[in-house]
This record gives sequence, C-alpha cells and structure tokens, in this order.
Amino acid sequence: MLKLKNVTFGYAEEPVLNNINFEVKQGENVSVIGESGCGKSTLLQIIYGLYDVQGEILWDGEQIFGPAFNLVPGHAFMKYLAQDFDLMPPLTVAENVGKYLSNMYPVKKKRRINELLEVVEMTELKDIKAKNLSGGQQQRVALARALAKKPELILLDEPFSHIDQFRKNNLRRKLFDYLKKENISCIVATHDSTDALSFADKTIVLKNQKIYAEASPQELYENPPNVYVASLFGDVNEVLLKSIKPSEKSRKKIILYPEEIKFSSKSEIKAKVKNAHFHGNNWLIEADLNGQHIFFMHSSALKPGRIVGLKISKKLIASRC
Ligand SMILES: Nc1ncnc2c1ncn2[C@@H]1O[C@H](COP(=O)(O)OP(=O)(O)OP(=O)(O)O)[C@@H](O)[C@H]1O
Repeated sequence: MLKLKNVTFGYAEEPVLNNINFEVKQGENVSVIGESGCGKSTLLQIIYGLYDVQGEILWDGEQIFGPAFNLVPGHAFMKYLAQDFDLMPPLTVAENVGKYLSNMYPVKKKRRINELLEVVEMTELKDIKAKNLSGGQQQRVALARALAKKPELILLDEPFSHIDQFRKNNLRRKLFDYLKKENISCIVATHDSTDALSFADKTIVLKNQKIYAEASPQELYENPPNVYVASLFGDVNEVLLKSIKPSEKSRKKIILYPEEIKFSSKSEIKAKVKNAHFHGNNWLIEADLNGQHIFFMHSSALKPGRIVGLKISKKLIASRC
C-alpha cells in the first residue's frame, strides 16, 4: 500500500503541493484530476522519488526517499511513465518492450513481450523500428515497456494523450482490466474525465496546492461538493434554487448537470432556447432560464426562440440542497 503523510513540496519557496495525505491500496486504480498546472505530474514525480519532500511517502511501510538519500531514482516495484516516452529509436517495438527483461529465458521473454503487445494492441507492428512509429504508437510501446517487469505500482502521466479517440476506449479498457487482473496499483494523472469516471476506484481532485475532493468517481459525480469538481465531468449548471422551486425564497444555488434537466411540455418552469449543439445520440440545448444561462440535453434540436418547459426530479433537488 502507498501512503502519503503530510507531504509538502515546491520547486521554489511557494509550495506546489501542500500537506497532501492519501492512500492507494494494492490493486487500486486512483485518478488524479485537476486544472493544468495544479501539480498532477509533480505528485507522480515526488512519489517516484525524483524530489525531496517534507512529510513521508511510504510503500508497505518503507519510506520512499528523494535524491538526497537515494541518488538513483526508481525502485523495482514501481514504474513511472512520463509524458516523454524515452524509447530506443533504432530498436524494434518488441526489442523496446523487452529491453529490461532478462535474456536467460528467451522463450519466457518472448511470451511476455507478446502478452504485453496484445494489451497495447501493437502485435502487428512488433518488428517496426521505434523511430518509424507515430506519437500514439510510441506511447503504447512505452506503456508495454513500463509493465514488462510487473511493477506493483505504476504511475501514469496522461497515458492516452497521444492516442486517437478511435483506439483510446478499447486500449483504456484493456490496460485497466490488465492492471486489475494482475493486482497492480495505479495512479493516473489526467485531464480526461473518462479516465477519472469510468475506471478509477477513487478520484483525487487537486486545486490550490491541496486535495480539494477525494471520493469514488460516482460519489463525486452524484454529490459534487462544488461547481469546480462538477465541471471536471463536463458542462454543468449552477441554478438559483428559486427558479426551479417556487416555494424557495433564498438566493441559494444548486448544481445540475445538463442530463438532469428534462424537457417537459407541462412543466411550469419555462426557459427560452438560445442554441442547440449536436452531441451524438442527443443534443445539448443552451437556454435562458429567468436570466440564467443553462444547458440541458434533448433528443432532438430545438429551435432558438422556442419557449420550453423543464422538469428536475424533486429527489435530486433535495439531494443537492
Ligand atoms: N521542473 C520544474 N521547475 C519549476 N517549476 C515547475 C517544474 N515542473 C512544474 N513546475 C511548476 O509546478 C506547477 C505544477 O506543475 P505540474 O506539471 O505538476 O502540473 P500539472 O497539473 O501536471 O499540469 P498539466 O496538466 O498542464 O500537465 C506549475 O506551476 C509548473 O509551472
């Protein structure tokens, strides 16, 4: 198990991360999400031991030290996949993946390389030299190489940033299923809410040097503590409660996702359509609700200027109040 206890770190005087505490259990998938520059990569780097910190970073009770005590960064149980891939350009895909595997057992080595190439869907390109690969292909090879020696903990910094949407969903599923099957803990720093929502057991939101929220993705999505956390999962509305609940007198606001506001011709809550944006199987509608700019989802495009009725579940309103 990984444990961070009161960890503070800054490149200069001002801390980038201040008094960070959290745990990652064996086999757990933890996503770290937050706006650009909030310290996601820095967090992975200090866990890997690239910097000296205040506080303690422990793996199974043993402290992970920075360069002041551990000159060569890295430990056998942990792999860090940075945003640069560091492949050997003249070597083939298979040679890169097997670079750190022992040559004592060539059959076993070959089997392991083939298994990993399957996970990252690079089997067909195994004899191609790394220098001839696209950025996304290089990223997949780097992922396979990081997994080659079966780490107990893997730190992934934006692991799918170069991979096209077409391949990303499948690859993400395969990789995270593989990590679960092998009971490998992982921390994924990401901008992508799908990484944070679909696969993580726990999501950590960083903001202003601190852990701003920490819970399962479902909990964060269903009960966002504030609009910043909600907005990490996509478009979000902050609506005056009295505009959807006539008995309300205060100026209290509640958070609602576009998919939680339903079209209902009979409803007393009226809004004026401003625009409609195609979103695959439905449309994101922009509308004006008593002077508030809101978004809701609908199965078809609605014409600008149309007055529509909107409905929000009473149970949902009560849970967000
Ligand atoms: N080597 C460095 N030296 C000095 N400052 C740095 C260094 N690396 C990062 N920083 C600063 O630390 C802060 C956190 O950077 P970091 O790269 O950890 O953020 P991030 O959340 O990963 O950002 P992004 O999502 O854009 O990758 C930023 O203000 C950045 O400018």
